[in-house]
Amino acid sequence: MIIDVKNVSWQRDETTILDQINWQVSEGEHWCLVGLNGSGKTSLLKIISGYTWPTKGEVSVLDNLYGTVDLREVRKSIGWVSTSLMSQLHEHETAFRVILSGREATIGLYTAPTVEDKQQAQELLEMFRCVHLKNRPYGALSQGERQKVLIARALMAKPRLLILDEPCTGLDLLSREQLLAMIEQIAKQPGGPALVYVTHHIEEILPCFTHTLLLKDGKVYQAGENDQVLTTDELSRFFGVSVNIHRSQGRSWISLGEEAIVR
Ligand SMILES: Nc1ncnc2c1ncn2[C@@H]1O[C@H](COP(=O)(O)OP(=O)(O)OP(=O)(O)O)[C@@H](O)[C@H]1O
Repeated sequence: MIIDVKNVSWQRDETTILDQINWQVSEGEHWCLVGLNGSGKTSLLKIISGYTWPTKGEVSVLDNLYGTVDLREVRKSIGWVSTSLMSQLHEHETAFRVILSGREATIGLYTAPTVEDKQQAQELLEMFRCVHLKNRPYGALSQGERQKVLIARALMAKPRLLILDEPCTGLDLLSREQLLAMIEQIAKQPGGPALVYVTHHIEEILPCFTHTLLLKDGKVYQAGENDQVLTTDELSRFFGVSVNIHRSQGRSWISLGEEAIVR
């Protein structure tokens, strides 16, 4: 089992932020996590990565039951790419060195990379068609290029679980599609990590994602296979507004229902 969250609740200052969450991710599945702002997505991911301890419930990741294992060891198998990570990295470092730093998940490179490390980083650059970015300072990269480099950096540690936290934020249409194509490639790679993809946008849910969890007000609103979850009825109830779902290219495209459009 990749993720096994049982009856997890998290309270802060008498407010229940996560309420009896149950979520199981099995080997071979790739999940999307969808929720409105403040629904508890980041809080749940922090619990899964062992940075926050739940008030109640049981968490097991990659068959490691939290509370019985060294979390630092478990975290080595979990990659997490987020915008907060993006702002922590050193702008003057080259893209190549940023990718190499993923080996030990450090901000900056503190030990000399081995020949194998360099080869792996080069392969990642090639796989994601980013070789031309190799020697550019990270600070000079576009938002889309930075995201690609960050994902390549996370893959350096060969994680078994990779969390992609709203990677398409701030990307134009073409950059978004290029990044999504890269994510699809990771999902299809034999022996690659299980993906958890966080988004506000239904149309970013690629065909390679098998399941979706809808989180609302700290509760699991719905979780299951995409065919069951990404329906007009389910999503209209979830967003609290009438929406239409149109399927094309294996993806679901959402628009507001006629009666919901504010004119
Ligand atoms: N350390 C904390 N102390 C108190 N409240 C917190 C803490 N962390 C998160 N919250 C609150 O919990 C709620 C859920 O926050 P969280 O960041 O998990 O939501 P989110 O779904 O990731 O939102 P977004 O999509 O905006 O990133 C918010 O109301 C937030 O203010």
